[in-house]
Amino acid sequence: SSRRNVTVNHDEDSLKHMISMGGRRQKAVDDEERTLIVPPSSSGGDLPDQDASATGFIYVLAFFSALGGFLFGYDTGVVSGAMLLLKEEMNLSTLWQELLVSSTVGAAALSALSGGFLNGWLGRRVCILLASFIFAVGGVILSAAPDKAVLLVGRVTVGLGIGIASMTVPVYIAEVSPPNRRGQLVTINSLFITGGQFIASVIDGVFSYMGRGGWRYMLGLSVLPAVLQFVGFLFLPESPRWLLAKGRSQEARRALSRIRGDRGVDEEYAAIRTSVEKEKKGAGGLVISRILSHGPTRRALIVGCSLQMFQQLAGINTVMYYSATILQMAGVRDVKQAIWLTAATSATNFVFTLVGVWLVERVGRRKLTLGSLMGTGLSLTLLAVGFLLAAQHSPPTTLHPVDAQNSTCRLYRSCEFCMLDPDCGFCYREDDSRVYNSSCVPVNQASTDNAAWGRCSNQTEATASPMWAYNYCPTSYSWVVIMGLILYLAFFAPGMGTMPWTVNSEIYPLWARSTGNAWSAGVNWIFNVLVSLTFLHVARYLTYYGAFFMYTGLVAVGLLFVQGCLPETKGLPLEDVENLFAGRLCSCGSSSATRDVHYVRVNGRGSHPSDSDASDAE
Ligand SMILES: O[C@H]1[C@H](O)[C@@H](O)[C@H](O)[C@@H](O)[C@H]1O
Repeated sequence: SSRRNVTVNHDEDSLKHMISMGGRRQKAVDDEERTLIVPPSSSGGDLPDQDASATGFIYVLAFFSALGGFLFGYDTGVVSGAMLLLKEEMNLSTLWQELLVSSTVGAAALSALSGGFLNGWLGRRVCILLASFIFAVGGVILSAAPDKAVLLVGRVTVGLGIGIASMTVPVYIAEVSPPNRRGQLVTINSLFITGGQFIASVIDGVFSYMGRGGWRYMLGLSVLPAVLQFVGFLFLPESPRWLLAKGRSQEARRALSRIRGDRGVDEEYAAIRTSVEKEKKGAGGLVISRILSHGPTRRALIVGCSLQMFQQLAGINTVMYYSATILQMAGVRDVKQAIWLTAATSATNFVFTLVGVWLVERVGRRKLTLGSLMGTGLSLTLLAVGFLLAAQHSPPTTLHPVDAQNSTCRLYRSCEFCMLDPDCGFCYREDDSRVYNSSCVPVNQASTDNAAWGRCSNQTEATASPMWAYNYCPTSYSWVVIMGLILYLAFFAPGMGTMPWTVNSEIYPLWARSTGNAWSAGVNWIFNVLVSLTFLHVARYLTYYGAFFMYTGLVAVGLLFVQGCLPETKGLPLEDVENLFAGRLCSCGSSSATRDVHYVRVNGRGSHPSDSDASDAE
């Protein structure tokens, strides 16, 4: 308790000085001063007390902003269930199905990239209003769509909303948050993303019983949170940092007082103002070229974009989009059951994101990311081993029916090879989990639920008819795969699922912030498309276990990168974060001084955040 109550008469300068000192000397100082430094907690592991109304308001801000994350999650998640109904009703080819899924992600990539410019020009608040408006329009188009072309227009529209929201929301939350809560508040946005994916899977489950037209509700319900966010943001303030950068100082001051409640804001306001003025002098030219020609921001951008790239390369969206296939492999045959188990998968993702929100201010960004990557790598290995065992014990084909079309299917000797060919499926009978009378036959091009001809061409619920497996094989190693899947989500969600967004919101100076976030979010979406679109092809060439071993390898590279290059940003005012990138790229693994700086209480209060940077994209 003595530690808790010490009031240190440090001013901000001595804090900055401490932060910027490097090497062993700093370590010695750190050790000596550790008793004087108050950890970011007022009682054990809790966060410091603050003016209650200000704390309440900041959560209201975070909630309405994070609705953008919810819509991001909802619209990327809902489509898989909607597709099951749509493909029947609109007779969609595989190409159209892929188009309807990927067009959203592709549009998100483009709009995230242009979001940087919009953010600098219009401000964070207007961009969030714009995103929610686009979401609402997209939802209306989707729910009323008379044909697949209009559906495509709707999917592209919501993609445009997702892109802007995905880069603006973390920036806005980071800019309005006090430094000691910033990580947690930004991570709430990630919680809303996985929450949106979870709710989407539940809605998919519920409306799948409705049959015809159910997809209209699935896709259209996103209008509700979009309208809620739009109306909410009409009453919420703009980011004071952006206002100051635009020279609207009166408004900036008013916004800051509103956000901080009764607390005096003079010090914080002055600090932002000074830094804005300082930065204005060096302004001019395209922001991205300024970022690239300025060492610290260039290094921050490399770290930010790489984190987003590794997030996607770890394969999260193959797991999210193909979990139904993975679960089928594990023996789940019934479509309804598969839908509900998919909901269980996204629930796991959601629950473990909550763990991330809880941990981020306690263990810090760096440790959380490192731990998450290690666990993710191990669970991917387990998944791969599960698929490997399944492949090695894959049932052979015992029947080789004469094929009038002379397809390659009948040449495959086991289910494993048959399944990896997208033109073929496995038709078999089973008793006591023993597979017999099995054959590999062409799939019906109009619906993968049936074979093109023969015993499996007319699948009914009747138990007498043989079983049809497309994209998977019957196996008794499903439990290994399911365990791998659950562990994967449990490790991925709290760190790799959240930290790339959180870290990006805080590593750039103000003038580079919206552009930096636009580029890193763009990288995220581009790799999302790449990984999810190539999964089935990769699986075909490398097999399933090969694909998962490949993701393991990519995670290992990511681990080395994070170990060497990701500095700790926990508790630092936004202006001090830039100092972390002053040194060589990837030297942070060795300089512990900059990683472990705790938040110092100034005169018994939390010290004030400030920002050393200025005007945004002009
Ligand atoms: O942070 C999110 C989250 O992990 C989601 O589950 C995933 O689908 C997204 O691609 C990712 O950006």
